[in-house]
Amino acid sequence: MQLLADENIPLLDEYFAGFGSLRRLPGRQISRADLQHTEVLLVRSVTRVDRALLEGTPVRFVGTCTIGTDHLDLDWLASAGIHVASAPGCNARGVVEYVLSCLLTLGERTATDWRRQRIGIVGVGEVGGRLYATLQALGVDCLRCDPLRAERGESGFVSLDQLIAEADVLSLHVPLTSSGAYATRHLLDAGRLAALRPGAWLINSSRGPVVDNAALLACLQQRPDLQVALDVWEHEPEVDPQLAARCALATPHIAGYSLDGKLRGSDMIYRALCQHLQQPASLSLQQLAPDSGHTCLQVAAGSEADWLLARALRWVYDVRDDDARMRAMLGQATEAAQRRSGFDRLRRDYPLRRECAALDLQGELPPAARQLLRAAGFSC
Ligand SMILES: NC(=O)C1=CN([C@@H]2O[C@H](COP(=O)(O)OP(=O)(O)OC[C@H]3O[C@@H](n4cnc5c(N)ncnc54)[C@H](O)[C@@H]3O)[C@@H](O)[C@H]2O)C=CC1
Ligand SMILES: O=C(O)C(=O)[C@H](O)COP(=O)(O)O
Repeated sequence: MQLLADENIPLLDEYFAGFGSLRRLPGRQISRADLQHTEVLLVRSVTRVDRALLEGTPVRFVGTCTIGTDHLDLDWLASAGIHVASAPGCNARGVVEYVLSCLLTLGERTATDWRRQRIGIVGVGEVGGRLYATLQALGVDCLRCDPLRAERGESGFVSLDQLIAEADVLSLHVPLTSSGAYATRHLLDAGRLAALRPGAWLINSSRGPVVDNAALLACLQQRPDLQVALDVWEHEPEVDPQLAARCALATPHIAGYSLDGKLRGSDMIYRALCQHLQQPASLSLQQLAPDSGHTCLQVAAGSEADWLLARALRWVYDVRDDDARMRAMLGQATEAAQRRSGFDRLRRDYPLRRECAALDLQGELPPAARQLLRAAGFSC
């Protein structure tokens, strides 16, 4: 059997070489010509998988080691009888930690206690649901908008317009969809951006086109009071440098890039392929995952709970580092092609990042601090 994989999938050899002959390519370069003898295609989010790529090829299994599936033409794949597997929730915790780091940073920069902000979560699935649970445990006031869940009879949701009118912070966690009653392409258009509260914070770590980027730039030119954190961009890997310059935080689609999240993605697709081929799954993440990066934070006696929470969150992940790398890249790139390759390079060479659960907190933890850290997701 022949397999072709995006070279950025971690543990490729460990998980997939046993199935047959495994080739790897940069995800954006995978073309129909590469697939003439390939039965299994393994991708991440940057390969558009549709009729134009697969028709006439022997591909019968497509696995994406990501949460998002907007790069797959699911209708066509189903009509062609091609089996599709994705990795729901694999890196959701990484995205939650990215959002917490944004909140911490924007709070510091605006001299605002982020835990007293009312946070509006748009899209309450794997990511939004975990974010809500974490914020609730931390005592933060939240509003939730998810009309699809509301339609299924679940309670506790508000409309997007109510959320925009009442929330101090908007955090977007919807899939990118272009049709249907709740399509999310340009969900935040010029009208909704204009309705944001004075001084509102907007965090987009879903997909770039969920926010109309041209309208956002025009809005920010009028309203410097808004604090915007963008991890995703409407025309990736292209980034509008003018928009990035006006964002409080600008990162290259790395919100979910924890090592743990990426490895879970590979593991989930390995299991899906085993199931598809009706083979037992003999490998496990525990067996294959490198233990590197397990870090340890020494807690000084008498540390105050809020201070310790901020320190621990920063220790695990500091969005300012990714923002600084992105701005340095944009500062050096004079042409669009350089920005595109710079964006992909930052993602390919991403530093090792572990999730909160992998951090050991050692030392004397006062009970209030322990409670707060556990609420945030630390195992202590
Ligand atoms: N920046 C990054 O690194 C990452 C980005 N993502 C993005 O985040 C998205 C969300 O991820 P999950 O929470 O795992 O997906 P999910 O499918 O578990 O949840 C999405 C939720 O959004 C809701 N929804 C759909 N349309 C909506 C609308 N118009 N208004 C409000 N809610 C709506 C759905 O009902 C669902 O509950 C992914 O589709 C992906 O595009 C995911 C992982 C990493
Ligand atoms: O899981 C998702 O959905 C994501 O957005 C991934 O973090 C994207 O990672 P790449 O596919 O771009 O490596």
